[in-house]
Amino acid sequence: MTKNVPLAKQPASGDYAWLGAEAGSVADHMYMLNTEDWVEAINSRFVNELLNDELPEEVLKAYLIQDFKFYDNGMMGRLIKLAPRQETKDMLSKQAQWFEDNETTYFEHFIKAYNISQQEYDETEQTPANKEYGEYLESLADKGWPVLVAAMCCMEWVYLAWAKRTVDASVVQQIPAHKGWVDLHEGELFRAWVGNLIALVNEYCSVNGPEAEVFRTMVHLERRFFEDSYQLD
Ligand SMILES: Cc1ncc(C[n+]2csc(CCO)c2C)c(N)n1
Repeated sequence: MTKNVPLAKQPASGDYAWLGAEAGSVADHMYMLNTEDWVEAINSRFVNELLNDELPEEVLKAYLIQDFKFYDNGMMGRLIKLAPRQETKDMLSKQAQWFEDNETTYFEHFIKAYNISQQEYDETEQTPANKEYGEYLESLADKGWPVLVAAMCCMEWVYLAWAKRTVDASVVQQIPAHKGWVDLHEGELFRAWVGNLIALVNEYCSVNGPEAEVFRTMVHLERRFFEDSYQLD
């Protein structure tokens, strides 16, 4: 029987102290900048239906196409290039390899399993939010390390936050594509990854710098990306 995964609560300062975003830290401040869009994103219809195994297959397929197109956004490469310390470059490279081995494999597997042809993939236009999001990330390319760190942290933290809902509720999805998408964004390794990004935000970002606006904008784009899953013909 499908259980209803509870909605995430309104964000509060200190929620992610356990991952390094202590109340009053730069990362915590970023987290609290745009709580309306944050909640709407992680409690979106798409996430609810995925976590409750009630997502129409057509919506899942459309999302998989959209997100695979989004996923190759060049952010990891830019971060690795700009990282100020070798140990940070190594951490990022290791994570990039993990994504290649796990997330890329997920997309390839399920795109095949749901009979999405190369032609359908190629001919599907990006949704407005996806296009805008990709262009926005492109526009950040030359804005420097702190901005890129804030952007990556936001993008991954939002994903951890929606996936955490089901882990907190001890609900395991029965549909492999749903469980697989959760498993890619929750668990020891993904938490450590987001924790590393939070630490970098605390070290390099400023609440008064352009990074804060980037974080705020990205949360909004994440919300719209999910919403666009339902505006496909
Ligand atoms: C809309 C959207 N936002 C965030 C993620 C999470 N995410 C973004 S890039 C990446 C891997 C590194 O390139 C991961 C896990 C997603 N999949 N789709």
